[in-house]
Amino acid sequence: MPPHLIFMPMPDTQTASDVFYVIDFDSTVTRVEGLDELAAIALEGQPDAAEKVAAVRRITDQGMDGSMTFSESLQQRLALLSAHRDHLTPLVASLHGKISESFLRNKAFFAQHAEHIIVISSGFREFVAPIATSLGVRPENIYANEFTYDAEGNIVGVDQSNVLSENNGKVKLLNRLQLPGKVYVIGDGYTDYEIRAAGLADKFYAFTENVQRANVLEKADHIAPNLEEFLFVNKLPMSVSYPKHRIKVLLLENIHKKANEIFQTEGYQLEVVNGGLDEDELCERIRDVQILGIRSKTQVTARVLEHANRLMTIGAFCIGTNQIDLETCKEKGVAVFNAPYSNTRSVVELAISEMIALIRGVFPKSMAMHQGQWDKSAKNSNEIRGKKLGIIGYGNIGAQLSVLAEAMGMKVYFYDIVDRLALGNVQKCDTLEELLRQADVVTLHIDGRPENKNFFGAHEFGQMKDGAVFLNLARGPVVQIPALVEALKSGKLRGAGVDVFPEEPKNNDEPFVSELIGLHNVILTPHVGGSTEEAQFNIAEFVPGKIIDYINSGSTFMSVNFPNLQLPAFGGAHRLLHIHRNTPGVIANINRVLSEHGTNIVGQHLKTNETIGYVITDVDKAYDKDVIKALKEIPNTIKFRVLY
Ligand SMILES: NC(=O)c1ccc[n+]([C@@H]2O[C@H](COP(=O)([O-])OP(=O)(O)OC[C@H]3O[C@@H](n4cnc5c(N)ncnc54)[C@H](O)[C@@H]3O)[C@@H](O)[C@H]2O)c1
Ligand SMILES: O=C(O)[C@H](O)COP(=O)(O)O
Repeated sequence: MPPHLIFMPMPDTQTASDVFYVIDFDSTVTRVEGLDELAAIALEGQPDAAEKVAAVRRITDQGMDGSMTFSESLQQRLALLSAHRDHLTPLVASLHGKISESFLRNKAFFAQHAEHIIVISSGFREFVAPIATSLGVRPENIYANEFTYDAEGNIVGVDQSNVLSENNGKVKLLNRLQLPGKVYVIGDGYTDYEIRAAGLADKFYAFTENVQRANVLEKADHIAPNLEEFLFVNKLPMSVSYPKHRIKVLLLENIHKKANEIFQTEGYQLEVVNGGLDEDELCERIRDVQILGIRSKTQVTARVLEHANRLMTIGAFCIGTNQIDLETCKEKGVAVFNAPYSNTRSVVELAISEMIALIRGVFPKSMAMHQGQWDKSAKNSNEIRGKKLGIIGYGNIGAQLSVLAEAMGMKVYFYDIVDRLALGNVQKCDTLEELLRQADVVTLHIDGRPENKNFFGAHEFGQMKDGAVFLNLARGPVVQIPALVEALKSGKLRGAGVDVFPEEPKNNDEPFVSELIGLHNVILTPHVGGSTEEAQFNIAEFVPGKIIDYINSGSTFMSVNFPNLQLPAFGGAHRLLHIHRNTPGVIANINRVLSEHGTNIVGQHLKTNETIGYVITDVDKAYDKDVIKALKEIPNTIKFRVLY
């Protein structure tokens, strides 16, 4: 046995671990296979390069999935390569740019466990060593094949005396190494699994960051989508406090696929449900979810939240958040975000189009035409120019609507329960009645807070002008439908546009049922005020952005239920996020714990609302488990998390 094959562990001051980490190289340490890359470099410019590179890749795969013996695959590839010693320098340069991302992120692991990290590769030392040592692997812990060359420097073969050039080379090598401890193998190929199959490893981790081979996955003790997963399950140091791929996102109600892309790019696990879920279904599905994405339909009740054991944040991919029990979310430390502006314009455009259609009688005329009736007449057809528009709820939608309506020559009035700046020549009404008595068109843009349930009924319709038009694009439960039906049937109202309903179907397969069906000059739309391509795309970009900021930096900027804190990431520090009930003494306790553990605070920000406090603390010293435990045990703590 060559002397370098006897493994001699050096005294290790960093760790007392007796585990040896055997790491494959190609498609594990690097995103690519070294020989495939060499083929591309060596054959560049040759007429049959593309076919030969493809052939090399095919043979590589056959060698890796076990369908061709390793030595056969190696010989065939070398024959196709026509490579020269001079190709190795560009190869190494190229591989430096193709190191697996999770390996690059976790150089600390290599530094701390250098003693016990061994790279065993069927690839070639000429390119394996420069890359592996750049991560911190010791040269003496790298085992790989070596090329043989002719007098001109052409690569002509493999050093046959190296055990790794043989079939089952990795197994034979491990047998010789006699590693004095447990052996965990990380790799993407069948030859890596064979070490475990031969009884020479205690665990085999199939590494899938770059490739997935079904026959390897099925043999694995554990599947590691990246190095963090391996480090996490083995409680080893890593660059993040929690691997991102373990963060599970559940998206409901046909959220635009842009959101899927963003969450996937961030590395989260994604589950998508096209329609909504009822309470029982959601209770079941939410158990291990950290991020929930919904639109206006899904009711996130206290009962649902009881089942949400791991929930960190909810994204309402819409404006309204009345469907979410925000108080319970606060008590449970769940931050809620929405998209307060992304569909505003879409609602405004629909409202404008409906008021024109209703005042002009477009809808009944069109219905008649579809039944073959030609009714050319100006009766009950008016312009909106000069008409009075009454906007109830002068928030983002109401205010934007007022600007467009004024531009079209309407006289605009608004009523709101809070003071709002009147834009342009818009007139504020002090009472709802004042608005209702004079408006030709009344449009609702209030939110769906519980107090607004049944807000508009017979009394309010009675105060409206005869022959006025009514719009509800806000929330279904705020209008009493029987009263609206009565106002329409009696002729009190000329027409109505209704986009939202007290009872809405859960998905497109369920029927729509309402007393409004079939009424004259009533435009019914299936809650599509915000459903335009533009709005849905914008929402799908906006909400994940807020959620990812919260997960990555702790920022709660624009959260609808959390105190808003926004801080840039602080290099060189560790960030501790503490959510607690808003009672005196919590911050003092946090600082006492940190001081008792000799931890220096480099930045601290606290914000509270009436229920909870949120404090972000940056500390400059690596924290230990005891500090974390002590911080979690502080009375009135709701949630505690460490960022990095
Ligand atoms: N149809 C749709 O698809 C669709 C799309 C987007 C928004 N919406 C609904 O529209 C609502 C308004 O959106 P926004 O972005 O303008 O919200 P916003 O919060 O900016 O404005 C709501 C305004 O209504 C006022 N208000 C609340 N209750 C009131 C009451 N009883 N009387 C008078 N004023 C009252 C508030 O003070 C606020 O100024 C949303 O909450 C949502 O429910 C529907
Ligand atoms: O609150 C909203 O933004 C609207 O009601 C739109 O909701 P949706 O996304 O469920 O259509």
